[in-house]
Amino acid sequence: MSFTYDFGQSHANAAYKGKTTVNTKLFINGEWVEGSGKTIDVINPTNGKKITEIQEGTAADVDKAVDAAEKAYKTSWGERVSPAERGKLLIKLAELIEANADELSALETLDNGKAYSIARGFDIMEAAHVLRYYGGWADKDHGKNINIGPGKMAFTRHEPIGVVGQIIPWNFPMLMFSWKIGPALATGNVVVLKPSEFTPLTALRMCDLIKEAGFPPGVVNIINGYGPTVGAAISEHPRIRKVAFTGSGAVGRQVMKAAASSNLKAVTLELGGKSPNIIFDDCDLDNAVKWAAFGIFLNHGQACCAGSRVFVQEGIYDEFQKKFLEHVKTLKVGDPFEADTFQGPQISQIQYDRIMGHIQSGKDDGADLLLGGERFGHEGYFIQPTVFGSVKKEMKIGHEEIFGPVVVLLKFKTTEEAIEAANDTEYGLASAVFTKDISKALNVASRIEAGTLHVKRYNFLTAEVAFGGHKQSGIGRELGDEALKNYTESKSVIINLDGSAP
Ligand SMILES: NC(=O)C1=CN([C@@H]2O[C@H](COP(=O)(O)OP(=O)(O)OC[C@H]3O[C@@H](n4cnc5c(N)ncnc54)[C@H](O)[C@@H]3O)[C@@H](O)[C@H]2O)C=CC1
Ligand code: BAL
Repeated sequence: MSFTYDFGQSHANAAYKGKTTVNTKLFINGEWVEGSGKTIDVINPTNGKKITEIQEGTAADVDKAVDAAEKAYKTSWGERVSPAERGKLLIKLAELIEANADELSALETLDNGKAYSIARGFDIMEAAHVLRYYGGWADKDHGKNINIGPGKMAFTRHEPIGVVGQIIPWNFPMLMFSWKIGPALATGNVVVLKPSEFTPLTALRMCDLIKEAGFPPGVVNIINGYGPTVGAAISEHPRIRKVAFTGSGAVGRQVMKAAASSNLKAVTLELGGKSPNIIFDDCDLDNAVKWAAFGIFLNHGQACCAGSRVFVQEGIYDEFQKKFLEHVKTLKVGDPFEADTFQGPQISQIQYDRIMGHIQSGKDDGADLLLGGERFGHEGYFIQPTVFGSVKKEMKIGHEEIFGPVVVLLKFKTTEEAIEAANDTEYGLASAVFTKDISKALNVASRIEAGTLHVKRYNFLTAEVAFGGHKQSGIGRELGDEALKNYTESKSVIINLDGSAP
């Protein structure tokens, strides 16, 4: 079961005019295998029509994948292969992504609705960057020697955990795939991964490239399916020793409970945000306006790190608001295959309805609707870029994650007031500060409760820099060398050098 899509024929404006063929079965032990017999429709968010259907996996398929992964771990991966060899394969996979970047970008755009120019310029190339980066780490994750005195020595080894489960969302399908498999494979683990049921296509296409790169069968296994079945089976599996999850806080809690009540597997969670972007009177206003818009409207607001609360100091508030609205009106919404489109559709009817519900609550609560607030166009799940002013924290749009193209502007007087308001949330993922005063920026940096603070920019996600949340935005860090810790067990080896008796 596979499907072929001809971009040249279906999208006159597509930069990529070729075809793609995606196998829509499950990928276990390096082979395409049948699922339960049931299928999941994959919907094009640009028009709401079915693109294709994929096979639905079950808990029994997760079992089969774990069997295959365990076998691979014991025979052809883990500590049976040199770290340098693991690194070589990851770098080969990065090269294959780059060689197929146009096709993968077009597929991501079709499945997710994100602008092709952004998929090509960021998502796909950054996924390759992440895999190359972790390929480089594979033979550099060293333990250490510890001096414990004469006649003895001690050292630590960083060993792989074994079979790891990974559950990813739909907002950055290829990127989240790379964030998950990169550090796991570099450190010698084997993977059972569930893509989002909304955006499975690039993960499935990646299976061909994983085979082509030369990874042994069973090292990466991909099980399509729904959260409460396949996702839950991964979280509660007794032979999966670690689970990494990205998605909603509600499901993150379920994953953690399942991990605790099964085999106490290690858990990392990358959850939501309501991130503050603090803009001081002394900033470069035009730059701040552009970065603030990029901070919220990138990926149609479907980013956990989106700068969705923009705090503007009172001296420039009116001018900022005027320039911000003018700039947002220039961001093109529409067909994601058009070269100059910035914002495409939301991922699904469910997300569209959720976001429109938030917008309605903002209107009902008396916030000033300054821009947008309605459907864009006549088909698909497009929403106009929406800006609310005069928002109070107590309003639902002032404190709940919206995960859509909706931003709230809030006025502040003093630095203290801005920091207090910015931290007045259970989230703590990202943040930003715009000021020309470096001391002020560093003061804010040290006091903001968030995993990332940008100074004079927004949304910088790169392989080298750790990413993750304080408070209820998550547990653990992805990216950078910090992610390697998620996938290794440290073993202390203590040696009696002279063999003396106790
Ligand atoms: N942190 C992030 O990057 C993301 C955050 N979200 C947040 O979540 C909200 C809802 O979006 P959803 O698609 O419903 O997110 P979700 O949390 O339901 O889905 C994320 C992943 O978890 C899986 N999943 C669902 N139920 C599960 C379960 N019981 N056990 C294990 N896995 C399960 C899904 O199949 C998907 O692969 C969004 O509005 C947004 O606020 C959503 C996607 C990504
Ligand atoms: N989930 C990782 C990147 C983001 O959504 O902002």
